[in-house]
Amino acid sequence: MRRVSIFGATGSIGQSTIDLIARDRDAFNVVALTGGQNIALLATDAIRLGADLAVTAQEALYSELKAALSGTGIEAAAGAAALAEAAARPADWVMSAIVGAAGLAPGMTALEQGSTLALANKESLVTAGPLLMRTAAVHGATVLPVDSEHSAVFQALVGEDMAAVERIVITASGGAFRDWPLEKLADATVEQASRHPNWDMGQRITIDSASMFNKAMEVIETHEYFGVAPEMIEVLVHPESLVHALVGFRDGALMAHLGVSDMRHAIGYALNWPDRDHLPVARLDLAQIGQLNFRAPDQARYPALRLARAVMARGGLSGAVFNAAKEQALDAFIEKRLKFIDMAGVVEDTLTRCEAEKGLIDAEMTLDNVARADQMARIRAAEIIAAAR
Ligand SMILES: NC(=O)C1=CN([C@@H]2O[C@H](COP(=O)(O)OP(=O)(O)OC[C@H]3O[C@@H](n4cnc5c(N)ncnc54)[C@H](OP(=O)(O)O)[C@@H]3O)[C@@H](O)[C@H]2O)C=CC1
Ligand SMILES: CC(=O)[C@@H](O)[C@H](O)COP(=O)(O)O
Ligand SMILES: [Mn+2]
Repeated sequence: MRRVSIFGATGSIGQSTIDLIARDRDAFNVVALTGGQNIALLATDAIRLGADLAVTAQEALYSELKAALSGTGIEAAAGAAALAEAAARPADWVMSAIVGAAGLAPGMTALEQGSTLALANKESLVTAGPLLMRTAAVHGATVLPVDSEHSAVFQALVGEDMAAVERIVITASGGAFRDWPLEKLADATVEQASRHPNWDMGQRITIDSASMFNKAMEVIETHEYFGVAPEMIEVLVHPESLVHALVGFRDGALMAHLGVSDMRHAIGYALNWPDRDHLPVARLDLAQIGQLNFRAPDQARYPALRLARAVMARGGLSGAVFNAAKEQALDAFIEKRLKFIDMAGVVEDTLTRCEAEKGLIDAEMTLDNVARADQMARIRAAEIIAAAR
């Protein structure tokens, strides 16, 4: 039986992962499930899957979780230390599906145990890509991409020589406001930004899709995971979200990965890797679809893409600053303290201000220094947001 743990089990990716595992329950020994606020779902799934341990990141919710698991024999725990302890428990396969920078530390701990890390948490690569990949290499651990575009690229590269790769194209739906007139974006609401045209995802990544910060992070993710130069990475707007990525080779061939917009594709690929197994996803009927559309991203509409290029050019800990500023800006938008169109400006100004913090960006990439850059960026971003009101 394979030992599996799921970090972020109560979220969109976590639930899709549980759906696949629950269908083949006898094949898996569930070591740990983790969540945040949603204690009822965490406890229900821990009981359903017979997990050894359930952890909530929220210390204040410990008693609620303990009560929900009372009499089941499942251990309950809470807080950051408990998350770290869960990540240190031996597991063969670990799903990293916490949202935000909080996903980095448990993923690093899992890699230190030599676990295979199925990585949905793109923030890990944006904030500390070289550190994460180095940790995997040092401990003989494997990182498997779960983000749909990166899973698609990974699959298109099977059996290929990276030296023959000329370019990597990741597609973008264009988000909720793809066809809105630019001047209307100033009035975009949280509710409107939280409706993705194709994917059913958590609220934060859905809004990031609307602002194109999701794709900006994915460009950095591509750079860090596949080790390709920034200029080899392209973004292509594809409103249908059926072609997930394409890899161009030096002979001009372009290998595309297609599939329905269902994350169980990418999760299942990582779960069955290096094999392929049946997956309960709908099959694509191209004759019925008839037509697929593509266009270049409008740089004026999506300033986040330019910021991602600046971050890759700058290197060091600028990815941690970029991500933390984006998280602060997103919080402020969700809490109606910031306009949708002002998020990119907050991130850009935070990058500029953090550049002036002596030694911050150029500090050695360690977990402590990444956390320091993250904290400083959050402070600066909060100041910028407050000043903008
Ligand atoms: N959803 C998707 O289709 C895709 C998602 N991703 C990436 O996967 C990750 C997860 O996304 P998604 O599933 O949509 O997110 P959700 O918001 O749906 O779920 C997030 C999960 O993380 C938990 N969580 C939230 N904050 C914290 C914290 N501070 N510490 C520990 N746990 C926390 C939540 O707990 P609770 O809900 O109980 O509070 C929940 O289990 C993100 O990095 C996202 O970018 C990548 C590609 C596609
Ligand atoms: C499913 C997935 O991988 C998301 O990251 C998706 O890419 C979001 O859609 P956008 O293309 O709109 O960012
Ligand atoms: Mn994606």
